[in-house]
Amino acid sequence: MIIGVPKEIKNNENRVGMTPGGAKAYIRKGHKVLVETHAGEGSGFTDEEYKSVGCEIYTDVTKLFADAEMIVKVKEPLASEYGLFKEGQILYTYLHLAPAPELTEALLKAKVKGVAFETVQLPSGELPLLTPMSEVAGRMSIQVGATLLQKYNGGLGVLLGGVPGVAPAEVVIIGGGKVGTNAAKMAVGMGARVTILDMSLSRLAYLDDIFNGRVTTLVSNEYNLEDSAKKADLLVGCVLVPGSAAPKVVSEDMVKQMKKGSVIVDVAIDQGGSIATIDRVTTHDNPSYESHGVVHYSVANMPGAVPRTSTIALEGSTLPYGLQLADKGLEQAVLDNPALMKGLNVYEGFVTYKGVADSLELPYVDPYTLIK
Ligand SMILES: NC(=O)C1=CN([C@@H]2O[C@H](COP(=O)(O)OP(=O)(O)OC[C@H]3O[C@@H](n4cnc5c(N)ncnc54)[C@H](O)[C@@H]3O)[C@@H](O)[C@H]2O)C=CC1
Ligand SMILES: CC(=O)C(=O)O
Repeated sequence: MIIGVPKEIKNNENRVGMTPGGAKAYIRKGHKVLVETHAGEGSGFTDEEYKSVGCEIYTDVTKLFADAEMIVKVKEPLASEYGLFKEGQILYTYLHLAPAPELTEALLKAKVKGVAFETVQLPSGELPLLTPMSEVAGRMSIQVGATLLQKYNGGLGVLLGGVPGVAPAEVVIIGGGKVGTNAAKMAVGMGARVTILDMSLSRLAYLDDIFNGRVTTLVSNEYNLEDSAKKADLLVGCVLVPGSAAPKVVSEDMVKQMKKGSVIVDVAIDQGGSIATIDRVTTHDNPSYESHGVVHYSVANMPGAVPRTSTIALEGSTLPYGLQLADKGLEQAVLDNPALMKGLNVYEGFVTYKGVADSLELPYVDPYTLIK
């Protein structure tokens, strides 16, 4: 198969969909890899390194899309890329379609076969291609939050860990999954007081066990959410209903009751955001804004800020599934691997993921009726 790797164009997105090591794995299996010039530079991989393992370097991204049968990316296509796809092309990347009607429409119109990293799902419920970036974003959420709490960034002017004689900051994490657990690890490590809210009692029990009394766990209900938001110096939003638009767990009224200068980091922004007052996606260039006296941060590609770590971590998970797509072709690969079938969000003009169809009020088509 001919595989194309374009340079990412989202604001400050320095990850790349394939490293030279990954390219070597595809090429060893007889595939051809086309890489846009400078695509890997932000992650520390030069054109020379790609060439040395047998990749072809393209200067013209339009030609790269035209020549490739499968595109391997990191972030969802932006408007300037919509016109580059061709019918039947496999697109293997993060898509986050539930809050993105225009992108969904563009992919349906182009009749691409879109496999979204974030909905590939194992029978256990685990999301193996989301996990590595959730680990990065969870850890980053605390360092970002700690920075925004500094006075000159609009924050309260408190140090997460406090100092002897002064109480530490209160960190509230809503959603105790992969992001939440990694956020808690960092916050506990920095000496903050940490509360985690989740709907799942078994998840709270697990967190209670692994943190061994270092965090408070609370059931996520309206009373606990309101009470926790009032106390929070830093609030991290990281709930997920796979593939669907994020539920708004913190209302505008709750935000109004938060301390002036407290900070919200809404990691769930890539699924539309989990806090009612998050009304925009921000970028690494200009990552925060103020609303009701509270600093809001809503960058949808947080791991893009640490691209070397993130690219290598991401490829560790995406490569085995990418090789299945390339070796067998999309149809056989998804029939053989139900986890990969769960990743199929759009297929030749149809929405094939229920959460996306429901969120966008579009018709859903069971992919097994299209691919047999
Ligand atoms: N902004 C960014 O750069 C990045 C964003 N993300 C996003 O972070 C979000 C969280 O991802 P993960 O932690 O991997 O998901 P996860 O599936 O591991 O955890 C989500 C947790 O939310 C809980 N939950 C669901 N609804 C809830 C509610 N109403 N109240 C309380 N808890 C609720 C679930 O029980 C689960 O424990 C996703 O939207 C993901 O795409 C991930 C990486 C980077
Ligand atoms: C998960 C995601 O969207 C990201 O890593 O950018």
